[in-house]
Amino acid sequence: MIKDDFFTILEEQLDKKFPFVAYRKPMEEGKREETKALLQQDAITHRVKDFSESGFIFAPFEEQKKALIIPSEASKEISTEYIFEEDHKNVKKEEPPFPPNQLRKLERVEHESLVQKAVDTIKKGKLLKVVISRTESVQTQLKVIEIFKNILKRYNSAFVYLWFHPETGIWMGATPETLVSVERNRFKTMALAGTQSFHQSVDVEWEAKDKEEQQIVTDYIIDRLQKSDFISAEKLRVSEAYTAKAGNLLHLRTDIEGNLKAGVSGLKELIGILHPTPAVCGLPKDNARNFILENEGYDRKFYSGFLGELNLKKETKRNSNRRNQENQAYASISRSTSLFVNLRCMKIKEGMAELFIGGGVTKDSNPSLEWEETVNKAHTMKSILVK
Ligand SMILES: C=C(O[C@H]1C=CC=C(C(=O)O)[C@@H]1O)C(=O)O
Repeated sequence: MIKDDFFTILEEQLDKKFPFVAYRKPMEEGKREETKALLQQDAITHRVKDFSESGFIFAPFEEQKKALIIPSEASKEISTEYIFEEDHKNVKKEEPPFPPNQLRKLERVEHESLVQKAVDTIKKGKLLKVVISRTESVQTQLKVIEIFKNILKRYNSAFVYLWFHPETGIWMGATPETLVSVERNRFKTMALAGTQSFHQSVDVEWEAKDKEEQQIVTDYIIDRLQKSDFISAEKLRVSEAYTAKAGNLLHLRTDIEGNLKAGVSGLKELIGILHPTPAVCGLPKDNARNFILENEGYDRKFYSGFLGELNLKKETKRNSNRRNQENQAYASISRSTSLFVNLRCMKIKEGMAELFIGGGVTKDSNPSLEWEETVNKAHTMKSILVK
C-alpha cells in the first residue's frame, strides 16, 4: 500500500473511534520490516482470557484481566513500507520549547527522595533492585499521525507502535525490550539493564555496577526458566552481554533462547514468569512490585505492561522446485507471538503528551544521577514531539 493511503486510513479509523494499532518490529541487522496496522471493524471491547486468542494485545502493568485485544477475526490488516531515515541530522539537539527541567524542582525532590527510600530498603535486604518511574506532561503542536511518522523515521532497532482504543485513548512508544517471542516451540527473551547516552559509537565501557546489575537480571531469568516445568530439558542458549542501541540511548543486553516441551502452549506460563521484567519492576519480583505500588504514588496504567502480536497465523512456504499448484500443499501454517515491554511510551490527549520514564535502582544508586537519567530519557522521547 502507498504510504500516504496507509496514514490516511489510520486517521479515518481514529475519527471513527474504532480500535486499531499500527506498528513495526525492530529491524535487526539491516533487515527491513513493514509497518503494519490492524484495524478493528467496530468499537466493541475484547479482552484477553487465556492467551489462546489471536490478535494484538495491550496489557497493563497490573491487573492482567484488563488486557485488551484487537482480535484478528474482527479486524482488517494493512501494511506499508515506511523508510527509516539513516541520517536524521535534522533532529533538534536543543531542548524543545517545553518548560526547562530546572523548573521541575518539586518533581526532582520527590523523585530523589523516593530513590533514596528505595536504596535504604535495598540496604535493609528486602530488595535487590527496584525500578522507580515518574510521568512528565508536555505540550505538542503535532498531530498524532505526524508524531508516529517521527517515531518510524528515528527508531529502527525498537518496536514502535501507535495504539488507539476507546477504553485507553492513544498510546505511542518505541521500546527496546522484548518480553517474549514464540514461534512453533521455540521462544526468545532478553535481559536488559543499564543506560548510557549514545555518542557516535556502541563500542563503550560499562561501569562495574551496571555489569553486575545486568548479570543479576540474566541469572534470575535463567533460574526462573530452568525451574519451570514447561520448558524442554535442553540447555537454554544464552548470548554474551552486549551493548544495544535504543534511539539516543545504550543498554546492556543478553539474549536468551529455549524450547518449550512438545505439545505445550506455554505462553501463559512464560508471560507469568517474565512479566513484569526486572527492567521495569525489580528483584525479587513480588517485593519490588509491592514497593512500587505502595510508594510510586501514581498509576502506571499501560507503561511497563506489554503489547504485541499474539498467536498470529504465519504461513511458511517450504523450499521446493516444483512449479505446479501442488506447491501450495507445502505451505505450512504456524502461530507466532511477539510481545514487547511497554517502555519509552507516552499517552497522548488533546495536544498533551504524558511521558512515562523510569530507571533501575540498586544499592549503589545515586538519587541525583537517577533523576538525570529520567531527564535524559524524557529528552530523547520529546524529540519526536516537534517537527
Ligand atoms: C524503566 C525504563 O528503562 C529500563 C530499561 C532499560 C534500562 C533501564 C535502566 O538503566 O534503568 C531500565 O531498567 C524506562 O525507560 O522507563
